[in-house]
Amino acid sequence: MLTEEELISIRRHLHQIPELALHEFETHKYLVATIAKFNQKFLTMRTPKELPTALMVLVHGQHPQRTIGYRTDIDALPVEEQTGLSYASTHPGVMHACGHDIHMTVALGVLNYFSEHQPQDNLLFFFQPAEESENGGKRAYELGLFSGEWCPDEFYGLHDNPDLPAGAIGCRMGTLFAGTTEVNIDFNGKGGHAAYPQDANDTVVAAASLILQVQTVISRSIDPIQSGVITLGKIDGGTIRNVIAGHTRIEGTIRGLTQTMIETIDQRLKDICAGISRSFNMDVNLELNQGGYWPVENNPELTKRFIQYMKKAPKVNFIETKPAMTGEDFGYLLAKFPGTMFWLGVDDNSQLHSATLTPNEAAIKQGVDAITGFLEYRMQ
Ligand SMILES: CC(=O)N[C@@H](CCC[C@H](N)C(=O)O)C(=O)O
Repeated sequence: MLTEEELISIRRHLHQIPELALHEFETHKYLVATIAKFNQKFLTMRTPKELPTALMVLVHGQHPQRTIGYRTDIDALPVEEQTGLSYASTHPGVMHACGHDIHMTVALGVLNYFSEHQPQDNLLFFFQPAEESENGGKRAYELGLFSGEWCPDEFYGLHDNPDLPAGAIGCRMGTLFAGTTEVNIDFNGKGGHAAYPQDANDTVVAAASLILQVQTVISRSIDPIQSGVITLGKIDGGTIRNVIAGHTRIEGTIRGLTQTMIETIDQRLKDICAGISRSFNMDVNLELNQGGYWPVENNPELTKRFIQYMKKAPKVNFIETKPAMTGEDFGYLLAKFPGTMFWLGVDDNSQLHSATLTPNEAAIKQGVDAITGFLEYRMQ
C-alpha cells in the first residue's frame, strides 16, 4: 500500500504538470506509469482512443455482484500560480487551482490498495479529463465508454473543500452542487476614432450597460428564498485607449440548484441581451451552453448508506454540508448512474480557483482510508 510520503510525492508531481481540459497528455502518461507499478494481477487498464486523455482501470473482483465506479477529474485551470511552493506548477499560466491533483492522488491511493487486496465486486476507476470546461463526463458517456464490463452500477466521486478540516468527509442527501450554464456574449458594433463617437457604435459602453442590468436578475427576478448566481468572469474588448471598440466579448457562468432556476436566469439573460441589442443598435450574440454541468443530485439510498458509514467510521470526521454553488459535470454522470458525490476537507484559507490554493496534504491519506473503508463496507 502506498505510504503517506509516497502519496504526497505523487501529488506534488501532479501539481507540477497541470494541463487544461482535453490536453491532459502528460498527466495521463504519468497516471499510466504510476499505475503500471501497481500489482497488475487484478487490473485491466484502458485508454479510449475517442477520448485519449481519459483513463479507465477495472479491478476484477473475486465474486462480483456489481461494478462500483469511482471517478476523479484530472484537468487544471488557466490560473498563474502564486503559492511560492517549491513544487509549484512548471506550466506557465496553468495551475491545479481546483485541487484535482489531490483528487487524482486519492484515487490512485484507493486503486493501489485494491490492486493489492482483491475486492469482492468489480471496481471501475475513471480518470476523467475536462471537468472545468468541455464536459468530459458527458463526452465519455456519449462516446459509449461505459458499456459492457465498463458500466458502473453505481458511481462515487469527491471534490476537495478548503472550508472543511483536513481529511473531513462532507456530504448531504439530495442536491450537493448547482447546475451551471456557460455564457458567452459577443457585441458587434462599429469601431472608430475616440474623438468621434457619433460615427461609431461603441461595444464597450453596451457591454458595461449589460453588466449592470444583469446585476438585477438575481435581486429582482428570483425568489429570495431560492438561490441563483450569475458571474461574468471575463471581459475582453478594444485594442487601445483611443480607438472605439467594434467588438467586445463577455464570458460568464450561471448557477442554480434546480433546472427551473437555471432556465429562469437563462431567459432573463436572453431578454436583457435583446434589449441591449435594440437600445444600442448593434448585434448582441448570446450563447448559452449547459453541457454536462447538471445539478449534482445524490442518490437517496446510496447516499444514506454512505453517510451512515462515514458517521460511524471511528477515524472519519463526517460533516453534513449545505448545497454549494460550485458546478460539476459529475452531475451528468449521476443523472445516468446512481451514486454519491462528497467533499474531502483540505483546510485552506484560499478558495477553490484561487492562485494561492494550498490544500493541506494530510487530507490525502485520510481520504484514501475513508474511501477504502467505505468501499470495503459497501462490498460486504
Ligand atoms: C468544482 C468547480 O469549481 N467546478 C467548476 C465547473 C465549471 C462549470 C462550467 N464550466 C462553468 O463555468 O459554468 C465551477 O466553476 O464550479
